[in-house]
Amino acid sequence: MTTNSQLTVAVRIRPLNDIEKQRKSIQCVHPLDNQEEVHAATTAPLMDFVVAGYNATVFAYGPTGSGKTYTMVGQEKRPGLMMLLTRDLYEKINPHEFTVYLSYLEIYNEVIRDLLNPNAGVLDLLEDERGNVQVPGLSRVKAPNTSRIMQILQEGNSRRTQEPTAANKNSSRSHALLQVTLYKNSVQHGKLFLIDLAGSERASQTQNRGKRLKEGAAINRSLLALGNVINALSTGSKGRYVNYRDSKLTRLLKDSLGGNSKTCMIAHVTPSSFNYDETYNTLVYANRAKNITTRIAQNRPASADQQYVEAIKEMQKDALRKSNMVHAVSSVQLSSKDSDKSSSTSADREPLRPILKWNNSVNPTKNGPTSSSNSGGNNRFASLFNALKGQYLANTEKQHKLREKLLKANHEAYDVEMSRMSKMAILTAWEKHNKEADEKYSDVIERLKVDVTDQETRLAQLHELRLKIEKALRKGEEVGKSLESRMRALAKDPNQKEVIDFMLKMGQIDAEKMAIFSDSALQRLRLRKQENSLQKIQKYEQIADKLINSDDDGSNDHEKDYQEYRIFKNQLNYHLIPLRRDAPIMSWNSQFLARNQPNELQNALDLQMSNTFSINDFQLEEQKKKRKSITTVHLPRLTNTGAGAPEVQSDYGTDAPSTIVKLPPINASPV
Ligand SMILES: Nc1ncnc2c1ncn2[C@@H]1O[C@H](COP(=O)(O)OP(=O)(O)OP(=O)(O)O)[C@@H](O)[C@H]1O
Repeated sequence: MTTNSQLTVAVRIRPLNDIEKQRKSIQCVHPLDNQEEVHAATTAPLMDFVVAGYNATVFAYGPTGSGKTYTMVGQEKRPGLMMLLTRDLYEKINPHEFTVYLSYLEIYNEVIRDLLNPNAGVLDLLEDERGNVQVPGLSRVKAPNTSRIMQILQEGNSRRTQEPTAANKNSSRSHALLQVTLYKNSVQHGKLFLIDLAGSERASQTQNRGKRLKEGAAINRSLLALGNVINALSTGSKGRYVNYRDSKLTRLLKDSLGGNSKTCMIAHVTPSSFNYDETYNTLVYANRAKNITTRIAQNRPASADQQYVEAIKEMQKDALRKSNMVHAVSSVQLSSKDSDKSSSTSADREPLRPILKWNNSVNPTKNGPTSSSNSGGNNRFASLFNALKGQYLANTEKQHKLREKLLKANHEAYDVEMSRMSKMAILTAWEKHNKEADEKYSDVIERLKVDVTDQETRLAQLHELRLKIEKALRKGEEVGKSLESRMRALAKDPNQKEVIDFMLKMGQIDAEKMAIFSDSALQRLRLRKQENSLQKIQKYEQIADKLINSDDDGSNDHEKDYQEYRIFKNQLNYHLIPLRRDAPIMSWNSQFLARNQPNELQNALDLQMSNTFSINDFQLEEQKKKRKSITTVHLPRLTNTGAGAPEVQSDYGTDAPSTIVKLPPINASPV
């Protein structure tokens, strides 16, 4: 069911603080409602939505020092909404029916970091073909009870970037996003986003300098993008253009503001007359946000897994019917046949024990499940089947996590390798053109060499990790196959067989989806590097145009432009490098899949193509032919690290040298 939902907006006013009181600030804003009542009417009802299978978002908005972190994160003795709402949610669900996972990230200076896994490095943000925003590699942690939730949140918060500023002695310098996801039958059911935004600040008022000033600029920039999105959405006019792409924050909030989420904004203001302007602006945005309407839909209609649920129900009914028969008709007979008399009557209450006993005495592959002559045997088949099914699903989940790890390692390896190749190209060209005499660049060259060595070490580690993950995946596949054949030997009716096929398909689809996702993540990374190069080249063209169109009267006015032009021209070779590399990349996940399940990969790639571009059959055939020539990039490539490294087989990594004056010039023509 899809319904329209208006954004809920609440305003929280913190008390005047000591500094404001000392400075004789006047309280110019007064609350009308009790804070608890506001919570009961705004954020509290969201939990029922999430349990019912919808997405919900709460975000705290407002200037620096107005109390956003106090509301969302809170303090040890006064936990904030992240803790309170997650706890509420936990109290509303049946823990045997649902599994709760937490993910926690921060966006600091436009860089995404995992607050629950500090080793994850810089994370990327990707959109799938349906526009769903994902952060590949973001860890998710099981939250089985409230004390574990508290512990996870404390760990995450301790890693968050906070610094003292003149406006707030514990100012959050990043946006923090906690994602609480509810899973039912291993399928995502509902999602709650809890967001503590960094506060907007006026440079004049915070007196920030250097790093703080740069952080402030990044914070303001992303909040400006958020303000623009709120403005565009609040007009409500059809066909309006909403630019989510201006910042990572707005891309991540896309669904919360303009998509499928029941959303509540808590605007924060201080009561102090010193912050009159910020308070006014915040209230203007809050007022606009009230007009935003989202369209909410249940994530998983009940019909989605109906086939599975019905098959399981049938099996349960069948097992129950047979077990009742056993008790009513032949309990004595059963116990006399059973070697362990003391436990025979508890067989149906504790399914695992009889399974193990039965397993020791009967070999299903030799006799076949139907060869058992009594209905107690049938019941045991059903119990064993269910136990094996549980093991199979747990194994599928484990395989999924391994594939996620492989994707993350591959992503990092690609980034590091591209950066390393780029640096190698610079070093090789430098040596070839014998520039040692130019002392000016010796520091840069030394630093590049150290970077390359560090990157090689990291690549070797990632290579090891890849081998380990692939080994574990192969083992998981063997376990899956053995469980499958045992289940097939036990499956007595079509429902059970259907359940096996269904579970098998689920595992295959997961592997295929992950391979496609991983391929496209790498393609996007490559495209980003190319975009970066294009920008540099455009800049070069602009400077050239400027010089061409200028009236050079011989004065020094143009010297700076000439200097900049010369530097760009010298470095044009570097910037052309990524543009020469446009072969599609096959990820480690795809390579693994191709080695293990060639047919499935073929189907997965076909699916990817038909989803990405809507093409006709003829075009699809053409693309299949073309795909035969896809280059498989085997990463990491640890060869060619010496002087004989290829000169221009390179690309820019995210940390490749970008400051124009730092790079040594290469005057050789592009190869
Ligand atoms: N409702 C409140 N009652 C009492 N104290 C509060 C309240 N709200 C905030 N404070 C106090 O005000 C100070 C600033 O609050 P907080 O750090 O939450 O602001 P913020 O909006 O998150 O700032 P920033 O954007 O710089 O991170 C803290 O010392 C906090 O304890």
